[in-house]
Amino acid sequence: MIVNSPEWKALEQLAEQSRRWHLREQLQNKHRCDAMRVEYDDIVLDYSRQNMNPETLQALLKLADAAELGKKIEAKRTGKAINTTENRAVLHMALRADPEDDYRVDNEAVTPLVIDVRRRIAAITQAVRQDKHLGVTGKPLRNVIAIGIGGSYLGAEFVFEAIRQHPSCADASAGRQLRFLANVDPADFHRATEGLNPAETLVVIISKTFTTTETMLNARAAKAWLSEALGFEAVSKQMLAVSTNIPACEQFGIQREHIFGFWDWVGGRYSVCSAVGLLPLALHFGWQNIEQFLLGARSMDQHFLSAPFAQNLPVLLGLIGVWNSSFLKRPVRALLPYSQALHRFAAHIQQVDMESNGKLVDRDGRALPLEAGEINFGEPGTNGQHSFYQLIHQGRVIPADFIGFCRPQTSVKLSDNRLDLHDELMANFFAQPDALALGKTEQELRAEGVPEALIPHKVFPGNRPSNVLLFPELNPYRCGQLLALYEHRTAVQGFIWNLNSFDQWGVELGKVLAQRVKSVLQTDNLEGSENLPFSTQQLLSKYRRR
Ligand SMILES: O=P(O)(O)OC[C@H]1O[C@H](O)[C@H](O)[C@@H](O)[C@@H]1O
Repeated sequence: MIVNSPEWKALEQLAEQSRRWHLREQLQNKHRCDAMRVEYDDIVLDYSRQNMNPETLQALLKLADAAELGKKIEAKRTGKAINTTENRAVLHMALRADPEDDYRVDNEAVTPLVIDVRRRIAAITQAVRQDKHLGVTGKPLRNVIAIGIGGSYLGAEFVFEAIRQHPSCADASAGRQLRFLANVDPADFHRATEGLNPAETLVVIISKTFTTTETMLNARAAKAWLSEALGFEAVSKQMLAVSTNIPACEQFGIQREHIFGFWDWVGGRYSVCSAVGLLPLALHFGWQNIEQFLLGARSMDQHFLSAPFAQNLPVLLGLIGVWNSSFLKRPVRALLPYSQALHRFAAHIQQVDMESNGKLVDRDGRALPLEAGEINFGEPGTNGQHSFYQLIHQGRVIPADFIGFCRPQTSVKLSDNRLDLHDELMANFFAQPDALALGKTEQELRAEGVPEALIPHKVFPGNRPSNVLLFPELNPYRCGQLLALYEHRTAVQGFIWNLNSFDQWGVELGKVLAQRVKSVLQTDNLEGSENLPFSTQQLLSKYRRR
């Protein structure tokens, strides 16, 4: 086990030593800071505010070797069944392949399959957007409701929000609406359909399995919504599906030519570059924007596969994550994009990372001797500064990722202000990592004349770690890079911890128990509830008396 390796032990010692360092001193060392900043394709990662130094990185690179990181990445790239509990390859990189990229599963070339689905998406996108594919009443289809949950929803919503204000996307989507429907809460259905004319609306049902309860219930509700307004014909004309389960889509009433497939080697949370994300996003933003998004994701894949580990952004982020969580025992990570467009980024990364690495056992089924996985949360800055940053400044130590952009998507300039709103935003982006790292001492407070009684309350200990990721701008291409960067980061951590990041058995039990509760709720007198825990019985009878 990796925790017994000399490389792991060496890092434990370094972690002990690192408690004696303070970022206030470390940040004065220009050589150290230079060594802890890397750049790829105009994206800067500055990790000089981590509680580590270049020597720590060398030790982490040795750990990566001991964990056979290179071999595991290669096994992933070459389509080996690294998702061992489901005997599946993990090839979401193939979803953004160029035609010449040779990805294979069981020796079958999969790139042509990917390109074929892309071609079909581009074709229907064009037909809908040029008013050639019309609704059943002959009206142009301006709106899309994308129904799906978890991996069949979060990625697409994150990308939608991230790029919709970018000029090329805003122009391309003028007069159109894309809404998402995920939760089985009736309120979500009403929010998704509110104000939309069924005659102008396409419904896209997205589900890898096409069995997920929430999605199927919402799909049935949407089918009724369309057919009650427009007749049953609307289903075949205005409902599309994305799934690996083609027969189930057909059985639901979706025409074969309106079904867009993907494959079992694409995990749900890694599926935004398949038809799962591409179909709704292309219908809304046009194919060209979506092509840029794929190019961005591919560029990060190429970097991940080819850059030396010491300059490899996803590898560095993954190693830093392992350092913080396993060695410094800081299991939480804050994702702090200084971009309102990324307000759904943390929600997506929560699933990518926590569903992947929240595991109990290693790849061979042996109990993990450590708590793997990180707890991710976050909000855009500066909003977060006015809510929970207090805790990360003076309460718990929470490593943070600050993500910022040199150029804004849109600009607002005030006539009497030399800085525009984006500059104001970015001033905070540059200030916060330093505030966390440097802190404020008693002496400084005293020199400022702060009353003695208030000094303990106003001290900032500093030495709080963060990464700074600076991108040139947030356009579809950069959004693809950001997505792939975090996807690969998660894989790197899972590879180091030697667990299977690509299954998710932990979500099953709740689903089974919900079925049991459902069968109780279907009876008149909560029959069968005696088999449930006492407290659940009491709650159910309160609910029944509503
Ligand atoms: O795409 P679907 O088959 O509908 O699955 C939707 C989601 O549901 C599950 O419960 C899993 O935890 C997710 O990984 C998955 O993305």
